[in-house]
Amino acid sequence: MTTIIDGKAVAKKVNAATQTAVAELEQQGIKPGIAVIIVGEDPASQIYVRNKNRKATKLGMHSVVRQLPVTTTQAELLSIIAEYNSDASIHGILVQSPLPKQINEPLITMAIDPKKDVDGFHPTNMGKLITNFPGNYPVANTPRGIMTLLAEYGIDPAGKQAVVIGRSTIVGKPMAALLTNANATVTVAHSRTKDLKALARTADILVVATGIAHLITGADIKPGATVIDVGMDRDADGKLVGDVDFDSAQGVAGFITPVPGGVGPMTIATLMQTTVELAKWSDLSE
Ligand SMILES: NC(=O)C1=CN([C@@H]2O[C@H](COP(=O)(O)OP(=O)(O)OC[C@H]3O[C@@H](n4cnc5c(N)ncnc54)[C@H](OP(=O)(O)O)[C@@H]3O)[C@@H](O)[C@H]2O)C=CC1
Ligand SMILES: Nc1nc(=O)c2c([nH]1)NC[C@@H]1CN(c3ccc(C(=O)N[C@@H](CCC(=O)O)C(=O)O)cc3)C=[N+]21
Ligand SMILES: [Mg+2]
Repeated sequence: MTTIIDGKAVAKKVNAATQTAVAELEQQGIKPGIAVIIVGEDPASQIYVRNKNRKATKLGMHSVVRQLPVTTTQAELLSIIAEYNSDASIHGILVQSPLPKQINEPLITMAIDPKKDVDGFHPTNMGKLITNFPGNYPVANTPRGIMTLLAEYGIDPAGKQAVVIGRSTIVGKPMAALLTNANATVTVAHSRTKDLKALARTADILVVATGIAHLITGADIKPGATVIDVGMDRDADGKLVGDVDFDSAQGVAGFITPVPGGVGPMTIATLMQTTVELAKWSDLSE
């Protein structure tokens, strides 16, 4: 029997807690604020940004969307980041990926104040994650949301074999760090990995984040394994599908996240959670 992990339901729970936290902060005169900067007109990005803005507003936060033309220069983007870095009404800054070619993405990531780095991509915050540093700092929302899903379904990574397919800054690397910190034995796979499918079959927890539709099928899954599908891909008919072939995986996996309705809603909910935390932490003296 395969349990379908209901990301929408867990996201609802997380959002309810966020709403409460926003109300508490209001008592202290703080309204959590997020600024999302989007360069160009990538259609998928437009959808995500709209979803984030809607959710933030609904939860009672201050939300700013800054749409910039695809021709924006590195210097212009840096000056807009500097503006939000010194804007006390903004606690979280997110620069939507992908960025046009003239923009140096790592340098943009570095320019965001680590205390306002709502994606958790700044090397300071990534470094803290890797070293399992104590204290408060933002962690990449997609992998963090996945850890929330695992906890909600009583899946403890400790002692388990985890395989993460994908090594991006946004998903694969922070996912591997979180699972390692949670005492899983983690293998990270990527496009140069040999015999990927045999490796996938060793996983008790399999996280797939490649952007390749239906890369993993039921035959590549250990019976009873937990399968987390991060992919947001289009099939031949333009339908939204994941990196895992859901139909063949069902009946083999113990737990599986659907696309849509799995990891995606958790990413947004966790982003809102992180924004509120940044607002809270900004008020703590250190
Ligand atoms: N649901 C959500 O909230 C989110 C969904 N996504 C989705 O997740 C997917 C991955 O996103 P992201 O991490 O940003 O993507 P990237 O393109 O940055 O990274 C993809 C990774 O997959 C690896 N890869 C590519 N092809 C293969 C292959 N054939 N076999 C094994 N590994 C392969 C790449 O290897 P190499 O490093 O060697 O190139 C790379 O490490 C996309 O579909 C994206 O849309 C992303 C973020 C959030
Ligand atoms: N700096 C930055 N941070 C990000 O976190 C970031 C980014 N750039 N660039 C793009 C990816 C992708 N991403 C998603 C967000 C929401 C859904 C989402 O809401 N998905 C829903 C609905 C999908 C739909 O219906 O289209 C679902 O899976 O059910 C998916 C993917 C965040 N990303
Ligand atoms: Mg999903």
